[in-house]
Amino acid sequence: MQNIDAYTIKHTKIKSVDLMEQAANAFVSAFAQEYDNKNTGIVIFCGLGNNGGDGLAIARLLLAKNYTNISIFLTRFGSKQSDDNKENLKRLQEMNFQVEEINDVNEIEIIKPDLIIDAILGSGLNKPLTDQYAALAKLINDLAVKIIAVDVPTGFKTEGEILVDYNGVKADLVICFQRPKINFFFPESSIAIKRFKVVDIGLDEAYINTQPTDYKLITSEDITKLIKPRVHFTHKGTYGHALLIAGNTNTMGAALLSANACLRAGAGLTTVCLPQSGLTALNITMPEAMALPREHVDFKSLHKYNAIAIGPGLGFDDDNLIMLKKVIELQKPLVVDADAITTLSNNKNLLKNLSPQTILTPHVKEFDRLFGDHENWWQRVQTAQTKAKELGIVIILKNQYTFICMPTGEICINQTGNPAMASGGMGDVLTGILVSLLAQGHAAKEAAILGVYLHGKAGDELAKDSFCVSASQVVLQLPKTMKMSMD
Ligand SMILES: NC(=O)C1=CN([C@@H]2O[C@H](COP(=O)(O)OP(=O)(O)OC[C@H]3O[C@@H](n4cnc5c(N)ncnc54)[C@H](O)[C@@H]3O)[C@@H](O)[C@H]2O)[C@@H](O)CC1
Ligand SMILES: Nc1ncnc2c1ncn2[C@@H]1O[C@H](COP(=O)(O)OP(=O)(O)O)[C@@H](O)[C@H]1O
Ligand SMILES: [K+]
Repeated sequence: MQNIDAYTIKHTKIKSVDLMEQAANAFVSAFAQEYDNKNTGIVIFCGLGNNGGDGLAIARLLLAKNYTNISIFLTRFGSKQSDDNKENLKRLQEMNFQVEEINDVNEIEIIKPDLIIDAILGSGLNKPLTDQYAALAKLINDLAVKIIAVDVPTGFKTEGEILVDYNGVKADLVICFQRPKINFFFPESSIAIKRFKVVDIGLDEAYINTQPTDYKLITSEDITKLIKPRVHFTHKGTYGHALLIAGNTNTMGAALLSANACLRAGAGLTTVCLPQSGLTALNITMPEAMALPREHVDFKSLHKYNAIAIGPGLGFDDDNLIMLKKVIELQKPLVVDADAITTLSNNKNLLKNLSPQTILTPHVKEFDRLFGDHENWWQRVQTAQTKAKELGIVIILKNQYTFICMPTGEICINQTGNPAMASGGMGDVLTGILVSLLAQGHAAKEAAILGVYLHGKAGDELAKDSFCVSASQVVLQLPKTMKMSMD
């Protein structure tokens, strides 16, 4: 971000203090949407760097918006004060507003406010908090009031492993500038962040997009470009034939959910390879789908399918390993999920044979089973990136924010989806969507981006007025979500 600031300042001829003003303005607009009561008791803690400078500018802008109940503390714990911080302190003092300057946490006397704005340290953090900073973070957290952080909670590292003994500010909301920080997407961030909002501060977007980075956020514009419209004179043959190898005696539902998702994501034809015992259920619930009883599979016949998915509710019968090996040998576009991932974990030599159009869809446990235990998500995502490159496949590491690791080393982060979706069968639905998209001719990379986004988006639409969302509901919502995402 620092080089992007520098570029924007140089090329748009904006002064850094004006960029700070834009950032403060963007913060205040977002803040006012959440807290519109002008009598809210607000305490703002500012440091001496640019994050503190933002805090001072925010204080002035809030005062101008008639927020009257504001106290400001400037923490002089270091000696270096940034120029823009000095300038904003001056501007505030020129308004005859009293800024309380403190050299030691023990000097702070505050009456419990309604909320605290944390502008002590931002992205400039270069080591864990110690001494005065740690004591101040504790004091703030112990007040047990709402905390809104400017850009980053003080003490929160924006990139790299998040420490388990985090001692920084624990924010209810982070209003962050221009782009979320990569560490916001790891579950361990929940120790410091309940929620974040990203605001545009006017940095040069075109330039940001030219910056080399491994991470890319998936946007709705990406999806609009990727969805293929249904075209006149097309027929079922146009949209591919998907084969789903799934289901077992006690987990037939996984096969049904997956197959239904495959149909509803638009595959021309869907065949389900399931045990004989599941045929009645399939025929009754999904007359559109065809069946291939698992007891009588002629492997030569599998060539005709455009894409194959294996794993949901598959179980661990002896034949499943043979099935997995045969399917890999076909070198077709392939999704390997659930029990088939566990089977791969026990037969890691198969990994190197996966076709370049393969997508693996592990959740955290399946991922660690496959690639070894990880202490944290930072490490896990690094491994996913390395393995996707090494094996030349796409790895979808599923979570609240799903990481899609490409063979090129690129990591696409998906932000759709929500905790209302945290229930069984949700991953089976994703697999059905993915194989459907592969069968329709999308490359693995595209199918992964589209599938993960649409799956989460359907869940988001349902969660607007529902406490929880079931996998079957997501399946039903899918065609609407796809239609709406086209423009
Ligand atoms: N494009 C952007 O991202 C913009 C960023 N701005 C603000 O600038 C912030 C970054 O500002 P700075 O680079 O001045 O950094 P900070 O304000 O985060 O920190 C400044 C100082 O803290 C010291 N420090 C770091 N870690 C410490 C620790 N653990 N204990 C004690 N001292 C520590 C540093 O040596 C530095 O002197 C952002 O978070 C944001 O709030 C905005 O003003 C404008 C635009
Ligand atoms: N809190 C959440 N926010 C967003 N997505 C979620 C959340 N919980 C679950 N999901 C999504 O639901 C799916 C769950 O997959 P998985 O654990 O394999 O489910 P199952 O094995 O029950 O089918 C993943 O795609 C995941 O991203
Ligand atoms: K902060």
